[in-house]
Amino acid sequence: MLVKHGVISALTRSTSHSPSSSSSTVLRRQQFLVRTLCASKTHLPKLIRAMSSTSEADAESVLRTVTPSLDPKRHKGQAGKIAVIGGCREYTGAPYFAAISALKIGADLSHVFCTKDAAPVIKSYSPELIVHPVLEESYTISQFSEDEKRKVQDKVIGEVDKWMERFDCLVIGPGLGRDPFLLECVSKIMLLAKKSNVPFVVDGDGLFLVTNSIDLVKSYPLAVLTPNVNEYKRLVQKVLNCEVDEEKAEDQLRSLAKQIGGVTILRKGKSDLISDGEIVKSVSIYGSPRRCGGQGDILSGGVAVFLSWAQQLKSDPESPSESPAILGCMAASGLLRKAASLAFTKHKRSTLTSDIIECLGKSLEDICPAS
Ligand SMILES: NC(=O)C1=CN([C@@H]2O[C@H](COP(=O)(O)OP(=O)(O)OC[C@H]3O[C@@H](n4cnc5c(N)ncnc54)[C@H](OP(=O)(O)O)[C@@H]3O)[C@@H](O)[C@H]2O)[C@@H](O)CC1
Ligand SMILES: Nc1ncnc2c1ncn2[C@@H]1O[C@H](COP(=O)(O)OP(=O)(O)OP(=O)(O)O)[C@@H](O)[C@H]1O
Ligand SMILES: [Mg+2]
Repeated sequence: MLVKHGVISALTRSTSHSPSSSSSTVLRRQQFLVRTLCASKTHLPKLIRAMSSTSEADAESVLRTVTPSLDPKRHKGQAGKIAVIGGCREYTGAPYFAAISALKIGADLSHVFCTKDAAPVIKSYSPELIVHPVLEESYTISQFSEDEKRKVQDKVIGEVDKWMERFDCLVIGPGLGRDPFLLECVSKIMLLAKKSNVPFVVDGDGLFLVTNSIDLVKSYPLAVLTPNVNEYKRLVQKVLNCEVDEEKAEDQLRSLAKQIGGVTILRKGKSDLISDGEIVKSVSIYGSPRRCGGQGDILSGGVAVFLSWAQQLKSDPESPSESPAILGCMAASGLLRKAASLAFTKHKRSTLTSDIIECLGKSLEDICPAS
């Protein structure tokens, strides 16, 4: 059984020919980009929906629609290859949480591109992750000339570039830190991703970078921003030149997404609000009163996986009208909140992010059984 009965043949067609070859991957991404652009600019029902008020997403139904079945004909990689760009001396937990969550939800391969200091630590958390110790912070090159620094930067970009075409989605920012040299390299990685039409989720310190250089994501329809309360405040101040207005939360989010050229924004909070500048959806089901750090990292890894899966659905004429980015956000938000609720039932005040990650599998299984 594949994703849903109506799309069996279309999905089989779309995945039967060497999906890992880079030319078919590029073609698929180009087709997807054109569809996404057309959908966001001209799709009438979407425009009509944009005029209506925010609606609660049916997150469970989205989860059932986008989650692929475990078809024995599928090969390693077809359920998603995700890469997290993050991890530095201070933060090793955040990239781990994002990358391992992607695997626990159902991606086949999860990579982490981090600094040399962070790599052995992240590897030691899990043998499941493919960890690339390639990023450099200023302190490691402080004695270098400008020319030598440029060479280091080219090497970093080259290391990521040779993998780029293989990824279905990047997560840029969990535990990245704010080192200027490192962030300059990451901005070039974003340009590479855009050139290859690879979708990316921007979170944590990636949002710090983007807020100060909004052109990095502006008008890229495959960009998803997942700000928390602070990150959202900084984005609103920078882009809309005003303060966050809770009375007009939905309209303000829509304006923000529109102003950034139709990127998708998932504003995290008591209810998660999602907009691409046209529609606004909320996800309020489930949830937990524990606010331990790392839950946003689970979410960013989840958005990457569900976005990749929703993108595969696009070849089917019966696929949902919402973009893969919106579907990915709704699915990831619903699943994280269900897993957090389940973990809280078991662990109460001692609930940690690792406990929530352990509940991802059962939460998805309850909604969408594997067999
Ligand atoms: N284990 C790890 O490795 C983890 C690493 N992480 C990584 O850390 C990096 C920075 O991300 P971040 O989330 O700490 O930065 P940001 O949002 O600026 O918050 C900074 C401070 O703002 C405050 N504050 C928070 N909420 C608030 C509220 N509702 N209303 C008002 N104030 C509020 C609160 O400080 P307080 O004011 O309480 O002292 C908070 O500490 C980033 O790379 C991320 O990925 C995390 O993913 C976690 C797990
Ligand atoms: N007040 C709240 N009530 C219920 N759920 C919430 C609340 N705030 C956040 N959440 C849930 O927790 C998820 C993570 O949001 P949060 O604001 O903690 O992200 P974050 O600060 O980026 O986390 P991280 O510590 O990983 O950086 C959200 O998607 C949302 O589902
Ligand atoms: Mg965060």
